Amino acid sequence: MTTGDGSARDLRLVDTTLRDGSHAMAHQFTEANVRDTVRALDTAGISLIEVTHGDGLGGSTFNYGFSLVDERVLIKAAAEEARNATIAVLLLPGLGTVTDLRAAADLGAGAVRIATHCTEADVSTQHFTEARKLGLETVGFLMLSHMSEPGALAKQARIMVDAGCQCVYVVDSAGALILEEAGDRIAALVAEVGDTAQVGYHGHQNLSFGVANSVLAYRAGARQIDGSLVALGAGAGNSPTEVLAATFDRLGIRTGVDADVLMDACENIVKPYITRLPVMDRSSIVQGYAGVYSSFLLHAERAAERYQVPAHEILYRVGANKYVGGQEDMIIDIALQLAAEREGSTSFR
Ligand SMILES: C[C@H](O)CC(=O)C(=O)O
Ligand SMILES: [Mn+2]
Repeated sequence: MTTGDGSARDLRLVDTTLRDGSHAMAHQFTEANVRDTVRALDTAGISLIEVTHGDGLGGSTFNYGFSLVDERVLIKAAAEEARNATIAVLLLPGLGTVTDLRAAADLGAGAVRIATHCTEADVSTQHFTEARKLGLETVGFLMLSHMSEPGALAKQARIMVDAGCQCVYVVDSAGALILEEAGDRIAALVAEVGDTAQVGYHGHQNLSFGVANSVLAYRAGARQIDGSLVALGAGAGNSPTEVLAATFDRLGIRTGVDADVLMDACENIVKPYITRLPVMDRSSIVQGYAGVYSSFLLHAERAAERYQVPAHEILYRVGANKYVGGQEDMIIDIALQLAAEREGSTSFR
């Protein structure tokens, strides 16, 4: 692998501050936030920068949360700022459309990451076909990967690759995978599709394994790994890009990324604009423990506040019911159930 300047690279670090971080920011990124962050990531040597609503193209809705600034404005701004990096967008089939994808490409996006639940890769095939026709780099996201065993996950990766996907990711949406659980899934995907496609890893810090899992993912054959500056992302956040860069550097694994420039960006650009620093608190730890989609965190906190029930109890039930992305409305349902149960139990006292 070589970087934009021709130097060799063992691993590509991909940054999703401006997409997964949108969840933590309740989708309130400004155009200036995006321009400043992209400039810094580009200077640091990050070659793929994801910019979209947290739930991908078309995500700005009542169900998922409205964006402050239209993502098309943000994508265009990002493309204008990037000198060497490619701008990627996220697309969840059924939410984002092929029309959205064409518009993103026209605005300067050069890559698309198409995300499905880990058992539903077949809903992505049309989108991969269209993306390749548009000349976009293609990446597949198998979300909530902890819900599938390695062999079954590898078969889903095969569906994406056969449809035109160039790199398939094990996406630990719940931050639930612990060490070998991540490494074994990567190894299974590499065995299945490694001759024609790359394999990637996207971690969340709910149980604090994002960085350790990323190292194991690299050792198992992953060649694209995601991070976010200051871990800005859903739940307890993503693997911090600056820590990944420093760690891989210490291990002698070449990323072509300057960890000092990233750390500078964390202190001087991202920390000043973020509204909350992702943290491993009771709710996000429960997300990792119970296998809950990380982007449910803010939805659960809001429902907890509104119906006066604990957010972590809502999240335990979401995990027990195995709800997946798109079922955000069930969080309200659970909060109402919990509130009714509490009401019932007090009337007995
Ligand atoms: C739409 C999700 O936020 C995609 C993702 O980053 C994940 O599943 O994790
Ligand atoms: Mn994520």
